[in-house]
Amino acid sequence: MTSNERVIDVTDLRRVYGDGKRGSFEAVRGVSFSVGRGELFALLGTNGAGKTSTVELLEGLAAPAGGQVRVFGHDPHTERDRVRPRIGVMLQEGGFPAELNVAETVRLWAGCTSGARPVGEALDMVGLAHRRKVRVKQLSGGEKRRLDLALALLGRPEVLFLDEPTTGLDAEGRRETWELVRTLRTDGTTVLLTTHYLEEAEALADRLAILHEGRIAAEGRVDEVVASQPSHIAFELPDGYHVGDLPPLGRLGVSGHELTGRLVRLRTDDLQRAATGLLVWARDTGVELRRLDVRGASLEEAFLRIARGAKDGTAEQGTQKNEQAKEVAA
Ligand SMILES: Nc1ncnc2c1ncn2[C@@H]1O[C@H](COP(=O)(O)OP(=O)(O)OP(=O)(O)O)[C@@H](O)[C@H]1O
Repeated sequence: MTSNERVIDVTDLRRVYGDGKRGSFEAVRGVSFSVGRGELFALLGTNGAGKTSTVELLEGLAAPAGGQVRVFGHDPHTERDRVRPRIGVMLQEGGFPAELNVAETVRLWAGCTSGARPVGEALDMVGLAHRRKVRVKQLSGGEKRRLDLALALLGRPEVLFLDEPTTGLDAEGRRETWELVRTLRTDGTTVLLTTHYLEEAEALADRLAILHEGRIAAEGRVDEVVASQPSHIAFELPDGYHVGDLPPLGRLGVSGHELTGRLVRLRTDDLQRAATGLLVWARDTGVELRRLDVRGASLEEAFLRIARGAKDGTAEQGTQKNEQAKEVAA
């Protein structure tokens, strides 16, 4: 955290859709985390993992079914008046009056915001100044996201909630939004971001949590979340060799392997030891390891393992279900 002051504090949070009886659905199942002042925290997760359901509770749009949310030490739902003026919210779907133009929309919003930025400044920040006279219904999807962001920034918020802020933006628009978010953060704004783009979380987040089926499956700095995942080494078995001819894999720090045709894929938590052992064996045996690929763990890998677990029960089973792959414990 960039500050010891906890601006957002979430403890054992629960959200249930329905009346809690038959047919009800528990979308958030005991989520806890905190965000320090000036920190950028990203919530990742598969579709339906519970990101929006969680963020809406932080914004005070609904009361939790259990647990507690505090923003600046206040309950954002029951003490809305104390929290709302200090936060900026960019929802997934803004819903603007389609007939107003861009500047009119911002002006309308500014009228409901105390200490609002000038309209031109807000539009400049999101790169929409040249579209100020265009009607909202004529904006592209990406431009509407920028307008959403301009409205969220109007009140110079201390905490900014961004729900999938770059969905629909092209690559350049995404980079521009990242730059803006970085600048806001440098200026001390605390940001809570949900995103489907792993590179967005990697580029921006101080810390992140991966939600899965309403629970936090992994949490920490990007490097900490990645470090909890195994690395991989892949190569083609040399002609005439079998897996049993390789050096004892357990001794190389390999925790499991798959064989797909002649392609071997090793899993390890000690990449250097496993790669060194394998390469020394290849040199001493005088064989070439074709299609050699040595790969450290990545955020994408961490995410996919959690997502595969969603479909198959566990991440490991996901691998086993590949009919072509033969999973063998080392
Ligand atoms: N109003 C609602 N009534 C009933 N179930 C809902 C409601 N809103 C969301 N859900 C369910 O709650 C779960 C979590 O939804 P939520 O929108 O929070 O997920 P998400 O992680 O934001 O997903 P996405 O990435 O697709 O936006 C989903 O299974 C969704 O179908």
